[in-house]
Amino acid sequence: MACVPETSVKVSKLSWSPNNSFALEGINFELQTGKVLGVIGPNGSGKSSVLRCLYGYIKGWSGSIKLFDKPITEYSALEVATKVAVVQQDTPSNIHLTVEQLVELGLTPHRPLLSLQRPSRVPVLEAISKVGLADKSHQDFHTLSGGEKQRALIARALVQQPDLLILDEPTNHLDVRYQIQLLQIIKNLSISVVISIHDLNLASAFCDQLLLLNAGKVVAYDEPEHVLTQSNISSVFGVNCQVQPHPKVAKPHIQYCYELPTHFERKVKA
Ligand SMILES: Nc1ncnc2c1ncn2[C@@H]1O[C@H](COP(=O)(O)OP(=O)(O)OP(=O)(O)O)[C@@H](O)[C@H]1O
Repeated sequence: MACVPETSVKVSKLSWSPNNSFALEGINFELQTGKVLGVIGPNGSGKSSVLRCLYGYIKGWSGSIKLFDKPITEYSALEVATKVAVVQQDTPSNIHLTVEQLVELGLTPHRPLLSLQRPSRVPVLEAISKVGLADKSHQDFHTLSGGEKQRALIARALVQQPDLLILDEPTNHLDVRYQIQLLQIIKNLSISVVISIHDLNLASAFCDQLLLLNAGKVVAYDEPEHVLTQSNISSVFGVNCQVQPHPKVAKPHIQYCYELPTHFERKVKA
C-alpha cells in the first residue's frame, strides 16, 4: 500500500512580487494530511495569491512549495489535476453546460486517455445531491443563482476525489445554512483542505489551523484559539471585538462591537 505523506503542503519562504512590489513575502506554513487550513486576512492581504501559487496559476514566485513531499515544479499538469481540485473565487460566466455535465467534468483527470466509455453517473449524482442541487441537475449552469453556481463548482471538485482541495472563498455567495453545510461536507471528507475565508467565526469553527495574513506577510499561523485573539483581530482588521469560547463548539467566537476604533492604519504592501 502506498504510504501517505504526513504533510500535504509545505510552503517555505514563499514570495511573489508582481509589479516590483511584494504581494507575498516570506510565507511559511505546512498542512498535515487530512486537516483543514483556513487562510484569513483583510482584503488584498494575499489569500488568493497564496492559493494561486499552490495550484500553479501564479508563476514567478520564489521559495519552495511541496505537495505531498514533492516540489510542485516537478508535477505534470495531469498529476496536479488528479491530486488537486480547485474552486476559484470567481464563478465563470461562460459555461454552457447543465449542472450534471459540468460536475461530470470532475471525472476527466481520472479517465483513460481517448476512452469513449461514459463514466458512471453515480458519483456525479451523489455530489450534486450532497450540495443540494438534485432538482437543478438538468438546468443550464449559466442560469443558476450565484450560490447555486458556487455549489455546482464545489460538486465538480468533490467528484474529482482529490487528495488536496483548494477553495477560494467558497462561502461568499452562500446563505448561512449552505455555508455551514458546505464546511461540514468539507470537514467530513477527511482530506487535506486549504480554504480562504472571510467569516472568522466559520473559520474558527471548522478549520484545524489558521494562517492570518496582512499585507502579504504571515501575522499568525496556529490553531484558531491562538490566532483569533482580540489583539490580532483589532490590529489586522481594524475593528473592536470581544473573543470568547463558543458555548457549543469550544472554539473562539468573535462578537464585533459595531463601532470602529478612531485610529487604524491599514497595512499596505511593501
Ligand atoms: N496579477 C497581479 N498583478 C499585480 N498585483 C496583483 C496581482 N494579483 C494580485 N495582486 C495584488 O496582490 C495583493 C493580494 O491580492 P489577493 O487577491 O491575493 O488578496 P486577497 O487577500 O485574496 O483579497 P480579497 O479578500 O479582496 O479577495 C493585492 O494588493 C492585489 O492587488
